[in-house]
Amino acid sequence: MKVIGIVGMPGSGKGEVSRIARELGIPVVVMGDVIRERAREAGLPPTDENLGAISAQVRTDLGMGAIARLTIPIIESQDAPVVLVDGIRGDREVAVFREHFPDFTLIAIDSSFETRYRRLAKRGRPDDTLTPDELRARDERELGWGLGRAFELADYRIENEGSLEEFTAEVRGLLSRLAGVDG
Ligand SMILES: Nc1ncnc2c1ncn2[C@@H]1O[C@H](COP(=O)(O)OP(=O)(O)OP(=O)(O)O)[C@@H](O)[C@H]1O
Repeated sequence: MKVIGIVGMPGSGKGEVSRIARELGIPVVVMGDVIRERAREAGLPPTDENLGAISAQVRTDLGMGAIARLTIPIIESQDAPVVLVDGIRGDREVAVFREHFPDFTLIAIDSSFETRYRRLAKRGRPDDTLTPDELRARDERELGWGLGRAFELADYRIENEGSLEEFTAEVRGLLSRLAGVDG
């Protein structure tokens, strides 16, 4: 099984990459869903604060690669030749995936703070951060998990500063090449 991982700062465009993958027929496993599911089981609303606290707890209890390990069976259950995994937050998680899946490719999505802030302010998901300070705090939290180091481990880097059409075309081209499907 070929596994493609996506890494990027909050609001960099990972969700758009997932959308494009689905359009190409590549199943997508979202690591954050493991955490959202835990919040649901605990009866907690999926706010940024709650999801952050649960993620931190899982990592403290089970180690920095824990969420990746919890995601592996979900990836394997996809029964597809290529699967995309969204939500890598740290270098330990990259190591877990690379150890488990010999054919693992990591793509980094790069967007500036200003661009991400502007886009997130428009998105309106319940856990979206609304002030620059809140986004900065979220950035810091994720960098603390090794997001910056994970970024450095990427095999490909795509910049997302232009239009959604430009980004879509570039991502579509790379994913179809990696997956061996018609873009
Ligand atoms: N090039 C672009 N032009 C305009 N809007 C964009 C572009 N790329 C992404 N967006 C929009 O910006 C918002 C953030 O993107 P997206 O949800 O893909 O980020 P993310 O990396 O998945 O964020 P998170 O880490 O919070 O899950 C979305 O509303 C998305 O549609």
